[in-house]
Formats: sequence, C-alpha cells, structure tokens
Amino acid sequence: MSQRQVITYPSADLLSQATAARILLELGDRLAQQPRVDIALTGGRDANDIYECVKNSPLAQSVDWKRVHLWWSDERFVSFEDSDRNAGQARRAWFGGLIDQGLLPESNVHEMPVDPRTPEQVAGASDQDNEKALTAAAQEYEHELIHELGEHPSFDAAVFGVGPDGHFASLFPDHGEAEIDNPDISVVGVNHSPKPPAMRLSLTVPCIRNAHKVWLFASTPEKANAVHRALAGRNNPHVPSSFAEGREETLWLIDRDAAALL
Ligand SMILES: O=C(O)[C@H](O)[C@@H](O)[C@H](O)[C@H](O)COP(=O)(O)O
Repeated sequence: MSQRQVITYPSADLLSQATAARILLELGDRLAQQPRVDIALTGGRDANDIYECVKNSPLAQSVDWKRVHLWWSDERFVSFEDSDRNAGQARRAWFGGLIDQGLLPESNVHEMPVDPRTPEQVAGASDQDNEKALTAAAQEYEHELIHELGEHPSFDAAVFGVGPDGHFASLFPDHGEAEIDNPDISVVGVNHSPKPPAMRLSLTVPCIRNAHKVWLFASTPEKANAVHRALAGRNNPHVPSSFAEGREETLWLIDRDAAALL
C-alpha cells in the first residue's frame, strides 16, 4: 500500500500534457529495466485528452512500442463498431497510428471483449441474458490476463479517470460488492451502470491494487466534490475511487478546478 499523493496543475491542458509525459517516461524507464511493460488504460474525456497528448509528444519516439502491452481497466460492453468503445476511442486518439506505422504490434493490444450479439439480439435480451453475456466476457478477459501475466496479474501502471459521483474504472457508488472486494476475481461485468452505456466490464479493486503504480486524473469544477470526498477517507463504498491505490505509488493528478475543495 502506498501513500496517496496529490499533484495539482494550473489547467486541464497542463494536466493532460504532464500526465502524457509521465506515462511516456514511465514506459521508457521500465523498458530500460525489464523486457516488457503492461499498462492498463481507461476511457472518458480526460483520458482521451491525455492520449492525444501522448500521440503528439516527442517523447513517444523514445519508447520501444514492440515491448509495450496495452490493457483496459474498464470498457463499455457494446459492439466493436460502436463509437462508445473506450478502446476504439484510445485507438483513434493515440495508438492507431503506431499500429499503422508497424511500431506497435496489434497482438500487444489487449482490448476487453466486445458484445458479440447483434443489435436485434441485444434489443430482445432479458436482464438474465445480459448478465450471462457480461459474465462470459469478464471470464474471457480474466483468462487472457492470467495467460499473459500469471495467476495474480500485476500491471506496471494503471490510469483512471474519476466521475463526478466518485466512480473510477466502471466501479460505481453502492453498485455491487463483487467489484469492490472479491479477491478471487480480476474482472467483473457491470450491469445497469449509472453512466451510459448500461453494460460494462471492469477490473476489480483487488486487481487494481496489485498494480505497481495507480494514477487517477480529474479536471473541471464538476469533479471537485468527488475528489474531495475520495481523499477525505479510504475505502468508502459511496466513493469507489477512495479504494484506488497502487503497490508502489498512488497519484491524484488534478487541475486547479478539481482541487477547489481540498
Ligand atoms: O468508460 C468510462 O466512462 C470510464 O472509464 C470512466 O471511469 C471515466 O474514466 C470517468 O467517468 C471519467 O470520465 P470523464 O473524463 O469523461 O469525466
């Protein structure tokens, strides 16, 4: 368990630039010491701004992308073509170009599973059908994690946005015990998500806490209350991001507006 550290930036733009540089330097530093790096990504507006900055940073040229593996901490459970997919958005904002240039192998991109059902099947599905599809997808990703990273997967770094309600990944306030503290599973299906789309996949807290470095980012005044509540205590189920921590490092990277209530 690591101490939570807060770093405040004067603007959302500087937060994105600094976090992008932090990600790129971390990848480079780790690659100097180990054969590969595994990083878990997330979705959302702040994340996509950061990915754009990663793409445009000159530091990106210093990374040996063939040894970088991309994972997701959460995903919207929709079809591959759906523009809502976190992985699709990150691909467009950042790493699609690396693949096109032959720098990053497609096999290093470990997207969470898509919903394999047709729109007609989804429209006619019962809640039970959805639960079943989500469980199967969560198990599939769990197997991929174990296959690649061993029985207790540990990311080198995992990054997260924070919602105005205090959620991170797809772990929402008061929304299911399994996601928060079941030490036996790394990936869960989340049904009836308060943030659309309603079906999602997410890493669990025990899996997230097994990461070496956990970085959360938040910008704008609408996040100020969530940041304040998360940092006011630990392990508060009403504010899931209060559970976030990495083994070596836990950073809250926020802009001045999101820090307004600290
Ligand atoms: O799929 C998602 O929506 C996310 O993974 C979610 O956890 C996101 O990171 C936060 O909701 C912050 O999103 P914003 O930066 O858009 O506010």
